[in-house]
Amino acid sequence: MSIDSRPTLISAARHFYQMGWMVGTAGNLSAKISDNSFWITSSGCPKNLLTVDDFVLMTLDRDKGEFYSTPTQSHSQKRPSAETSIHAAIYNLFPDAQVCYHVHSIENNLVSRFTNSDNLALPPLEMLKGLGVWEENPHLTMPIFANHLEVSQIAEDIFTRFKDTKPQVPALLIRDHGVTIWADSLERAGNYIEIVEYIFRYMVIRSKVKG
Ligand SMILES: CSC[C@@H](O)[C@@H](O)C(=O)COP(=O)(O)O
Ligand SMILES: [Zn+2]
Repeated sequence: MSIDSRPTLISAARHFYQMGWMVGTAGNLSAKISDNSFWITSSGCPKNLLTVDDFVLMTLDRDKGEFYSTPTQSHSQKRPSAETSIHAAIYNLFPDAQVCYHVHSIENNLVSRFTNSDNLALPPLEMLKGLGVWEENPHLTMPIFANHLEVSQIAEDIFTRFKDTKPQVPALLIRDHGVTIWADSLERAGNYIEIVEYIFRYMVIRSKVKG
């Protein structure tokens, strides 16, 4: 991505904060700037007040699957998001992914408990077309991962599972924690977060209507 993506990430974070999806410093956003580098929000920042200095430039070693803060960066006093390993795993798994967003909402936490399995069945809503699914009455699932204290363990679980089996939608849930989506553009990433959150809201309301 040749343009500076940080202003768009700042607006996206403010919007997600206002939606109640990034309260209390929750969540993290990243965007690639080249094949092997990406901006990511620094750890512990209030997401409604981000500035361009609240990002850390990371380098990704695709061969080794490793990543590290770019040392020449003037923002190096900032720590990258504690969940950088998850973003790095996504970029290593999906070469087309340019952007990766992670948010915490009440609904995404609730639906992660709708099943004990590691796949959440999604309702066959028209909105799935917005995630690139063009099927009549689609029966899809979203992968769920356990929320380990060690974030590197979550990233490893994601890498191991998706290396062999690609998910049906560009999104995953971490149980009792949040959702992560990835996309090939900033605009699409914003749409994907809104769509998955719409689906989660639908599922929560439907569960109440059904009783
Ligand atoms: C409200 S604390 C949430 C964090 O533990 C984490 O899950 C999170 O999403 C934000 O971590 P961060 O290191 O600021 O990117
Ligand atoms: Zn999180």
